[in-house]
Amino acid sequence: MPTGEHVWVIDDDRSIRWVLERALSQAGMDVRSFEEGGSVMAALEREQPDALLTDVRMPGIDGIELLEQVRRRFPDLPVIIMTAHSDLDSAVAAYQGGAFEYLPKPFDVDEAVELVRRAVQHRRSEAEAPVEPVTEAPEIIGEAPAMQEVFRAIGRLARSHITVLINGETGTGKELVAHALHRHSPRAAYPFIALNMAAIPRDLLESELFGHEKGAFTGATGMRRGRFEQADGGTLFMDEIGDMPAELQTRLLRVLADGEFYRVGGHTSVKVDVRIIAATHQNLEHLVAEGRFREDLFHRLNVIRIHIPALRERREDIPVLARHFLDRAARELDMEPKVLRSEVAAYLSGLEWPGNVRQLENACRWMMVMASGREIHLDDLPPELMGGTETPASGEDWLASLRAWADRHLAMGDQGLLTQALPRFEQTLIEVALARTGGRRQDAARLLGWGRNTLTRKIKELDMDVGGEE
Ligand SMILES: Nc1ncnc2c1ncn2[C@@H]1O[C@H](COP(=O)(O)OP(=O)(O)OP(=O)(O)O)[C@@H](O)[C@H]1O
Repeated sequence: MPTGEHVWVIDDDRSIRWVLERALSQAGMDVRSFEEGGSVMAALEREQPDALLTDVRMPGIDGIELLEQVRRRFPDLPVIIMTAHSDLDSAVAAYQGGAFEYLPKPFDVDEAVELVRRAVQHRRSEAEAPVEPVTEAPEIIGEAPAMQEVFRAIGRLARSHITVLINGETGTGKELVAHALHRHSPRAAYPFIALNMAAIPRDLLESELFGHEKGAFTGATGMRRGRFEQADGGTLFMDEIGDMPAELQTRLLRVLADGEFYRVGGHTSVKVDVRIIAATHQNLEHLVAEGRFREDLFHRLNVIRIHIPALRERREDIPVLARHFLDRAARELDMEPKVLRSEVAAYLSGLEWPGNVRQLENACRWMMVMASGREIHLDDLPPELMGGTETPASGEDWLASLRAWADRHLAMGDQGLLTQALPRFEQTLIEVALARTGGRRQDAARLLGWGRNTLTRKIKELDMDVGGEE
């Protein structure tokens, strides 16, 4: 019984057309085939199917070109691209906008039918569903060209089920990007489950991922579903994949190949449909070369790679991000918004940010709470940022002493450490700067990175007894 779903298949390979025609018709769909892309656009002007399934490599107009034309003329028509993994990178790179689904070759016919069905359903539910407000999702901020690349990749990969590997230092926003990929995928209505391989003790990781049966080990008092099952239909984000123990890598590889697994201590296999997005701050190629990461697993995960640049490689984003985090902190804390003075924005833009965006986010929260005025001055910065562009190594000694000092006072039951520490911190720097300039405040202010008035105000506030000119 036809279900009214019209699907067009475009492939120059007769046997593929035949296989697909048969499988899709058997699934109740109405199929029309084309040998080449050239006649498809003209045919589309007369009628539109519910989905297009096209090969990439074809004589004349190829699949990506066809995709581009269809997107421009019929933006809502789902297009499924069939290609081998090895060709996908270049195909995706050649494609500059919108989104498509992807069917890896060689494919299983049931998988093909299922994908077509989902594409059609997705289109129908989109047409019926009210437009969702876009504001609820956490925003990804980025004006730097390197971030625009990342956004383009998210756009290109939207609607696809493809495995993605995200590379980037800690705190660069890997999870945020993974979430965006999920939200823009056909899986958006299903769960997004995140799991950090480095944060879970090795011996618990297996049951965390795959669950366990009752009695599988001491303490397993009931059956528990693992993250794979929780993510069924949706996306599993595996952070710090480079830290996955070798035996689990082997297991993961099998699960990815078979789409099924056994819970720890279980005898019945569990079938899941999960999209994997993996992330790491490490260089997986190096880990492979050193024999610490399975090469076959690496290739399985490394289908599409997104690199998120470190914050210091996109300094133009620092003031924009800081503004965003300050506004957010103000809303969360129900406080009046605060703004960075321009010299503070410039100073922040020059720092190294080893903790990347997360470090900046924390610094903004700190400044929101600690700055007394509406404007944030240089002396409102958290102490760990006061070291300027110093490398951590040269700043380590005094930070270690500071840490020991804080620890000692906390052990003695002291509270409000910052009210004790901040004035002493500032006083020390002021004294050193004044000593170096022979008491000249104008010069000392410059050395400290303050305006002269700020220095004078500070000297008064701290009730410092300094000689030299006013
Ligand atoms: N471009 C961005 N715009 C807005 N917020 C961001 C951006 N990048 C990161 N963040 C915020 O910074 C914090 C860290 O981001 P996230 O957890 O995604 O980083 P990560 O790379 O996954 O870190 P880790 O590797 O340490 O797990 C989060 O609170 C996130 O919302």
